[in-house]
Amino acid sequence: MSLNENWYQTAIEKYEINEISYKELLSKEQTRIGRGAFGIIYKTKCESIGNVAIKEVSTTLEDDETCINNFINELKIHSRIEHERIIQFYGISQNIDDGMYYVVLEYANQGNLREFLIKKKNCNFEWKERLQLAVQIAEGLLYLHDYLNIAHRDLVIILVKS
Ligand SMILES: Nc1ncnc2c1ncn2[C@@H]1O[C@H](COP(=O)(O)OP(=O)(O)OP(=O)(O)O)[C@@H](O)[C@H]1O
Repeated sequence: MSLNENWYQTAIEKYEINEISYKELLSKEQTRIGRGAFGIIYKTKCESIGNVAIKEVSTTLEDDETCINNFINELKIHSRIEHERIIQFYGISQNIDDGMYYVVLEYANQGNLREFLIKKKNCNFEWKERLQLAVQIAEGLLYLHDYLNIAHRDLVIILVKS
């Protein structure tokens, strides 16, 4: 099977990327939270996980083999990562009814760093908290660099408050 024929099946069968049944992603509860390079990002609920973020994967991906290879490679790398400072990758999913594909990720309940800093502008943003954030970001990067030998060239900081 060539990658172009069906990247989704290739990712699952050849590269052992986890598949999450779309039935698990309760579509009624989907709310839009952002826009990424490949499409819209929603918050939804997954029956077996709880709150998750799902990223649409544009179907134009099908037309470009380099793009598909890069994308699958990113999925493979992400599926090896398990660290409290890095958003967890859970798998990929397909809505057969409308032909949409999704990447399923841990939901970051505090949004991205830019929005967080804008909110904080008018409130107290203690140096202690700033330092904590910086250290946590560095911990995530250290894990990628030192343990997995990955240089992250497109860092997006999103925040999870537990
Ligand atoms: N897991 C998540 N939890 C909560 N919000 C998220 C999550 N992922 C993305 N977002 C929101 O969507 C915005 C865009 O996401 P992001 O930059 O990751 O998309 P992208 O361009 O597809 O990223 P990349 O191609 O680098 O993986 C973020 O700034 C954030 O507000």
